[in-house]
Amino acid sequence: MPKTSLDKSKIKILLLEGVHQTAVDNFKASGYTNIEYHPKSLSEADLLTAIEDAYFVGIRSRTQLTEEVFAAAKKLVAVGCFCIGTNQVELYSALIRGIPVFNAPYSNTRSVAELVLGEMIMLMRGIPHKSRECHKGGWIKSAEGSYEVRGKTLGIVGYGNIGSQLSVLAEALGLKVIYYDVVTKLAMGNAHQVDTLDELLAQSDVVSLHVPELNSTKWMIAAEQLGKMKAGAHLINASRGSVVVIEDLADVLKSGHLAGAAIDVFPVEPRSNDDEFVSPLRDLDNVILTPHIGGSTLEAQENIGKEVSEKLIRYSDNGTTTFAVNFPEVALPAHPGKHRLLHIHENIPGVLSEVNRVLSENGINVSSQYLQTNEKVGYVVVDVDREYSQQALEALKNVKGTVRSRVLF
Ligand SMILES: NC(=O)C1=CN([C@@H]2O[C@H](COP(=O)(O)OP(=O)(O)OC[C@H]3O[C@@H](n4cnc5c(N)ncnc54)[C@H](O)[C@@H]3O)[C@@H](O)[C@H]2O)C=CC1
Ligand SMILES: O=C(O)C(=O)COP(=O)(O)O
Repeated sequence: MPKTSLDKSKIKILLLEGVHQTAVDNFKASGYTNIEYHPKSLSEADLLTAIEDAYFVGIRSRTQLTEEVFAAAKKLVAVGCFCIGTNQVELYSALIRGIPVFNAPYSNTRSVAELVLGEMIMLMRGIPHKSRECHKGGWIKSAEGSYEVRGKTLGIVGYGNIGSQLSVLAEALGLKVIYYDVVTKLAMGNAHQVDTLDELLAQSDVVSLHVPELNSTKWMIAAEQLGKMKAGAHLINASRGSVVVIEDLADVLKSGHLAGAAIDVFPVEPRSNDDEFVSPLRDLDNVILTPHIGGSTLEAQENIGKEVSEKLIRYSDNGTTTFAVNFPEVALPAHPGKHRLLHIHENIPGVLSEVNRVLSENGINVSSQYLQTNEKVGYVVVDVDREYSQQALEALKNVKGTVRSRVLF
């Protein structure tokens, strides 16, 4: 089992929001036994306290890692988002402190696509309303307003990992698929990319949103866009709550312009299952409301637990940053018999030559060296003979522009 310069039992790992047990098992199997596990997200004040002495933190979509939180997290080495979205993390604050952020870009994509597919059928048959009536003792046996999905047009906004999977599943049911994306994307099957969002809104019987939260996607579906959708169409949002102006959606549902909606994500979501869910959509019976569970299947959570914990363990044990979302990516081989120095520095001219000058002046023989930079930060990894590593580490700490450095055995 690889060792770190710090005793692994002292490396506190803070896991929040009930990340799957596979993550805990993985950490323990790799020797990381100091795990603080919370089944829910923490309040801001509790988070600031809990993260103070944590080396790794694992979160899902709820926990906000802000500049203030990073400023308090003096020992933090890396962040694991046990989900796809990383909008809840101030990535720049992490980067300038030399903290890579990892996520799980694929593991829950199928779960979201399946949910959307099911909701599409339920909406087109008017099931939310009919089901609610049955529960109340009513009986609406009628074909009025009920349609097959076959032959209808599904418009997908954001044709990434989820959008493109949904496209394939929907075509198998006989839907015609069009999509809008800011990037030219290879069409799956017979799907067709349209040039503008307006074009997509005007043609679709169901619009499904699969964009990340970005400045450019914030409130991208408001009254104007909803007004451009076909009369009687449906909207599905399992992306982020900030993509749709929820009050405007409530208005077009009440006016009858849209026939229905399925919404999984909200501008404001309860912090835990014990808090009340408040939304202008709550009393509309043509709306399927779900509590941000698009990616919440046991299969997805188990895989995410494995995937993200593996990325954190690899970074901790070996220094590899492949697939970090904010950080220079370096894929590193094992370093048997050597000590590995990790040096994270500001990307300013002269740091690398200074690193090499310092090593050479101290008579330290470098057996391998790896480097990657992004606009703000450089990450250099140096393997040296074990008897020199402490001396080399001390020398590197004094290089101008150093953000942090550590040694792996
Ligand atoms: N409800 C839930 O539980 C879950 C929600 N999500 C959300 O779904 C989002 C999408 O996930 P993936 O498909 O895996 O992401 P992805 O990154 O693979 O795809 C996103 C696509 O959106 C496109 N895009 C970006 N800005 C756009 C714009 N302004 N207009 C049109 N297209 C734009 C991108 O080019 C990309 O093709 C995630 O970022 C996350 O926020 C993800 C998993 C579970
Ligand atoms: O993967 C994502 O981006 C999600 O939205 C899922 O978030 P969750 O882990 O269910 O809080």
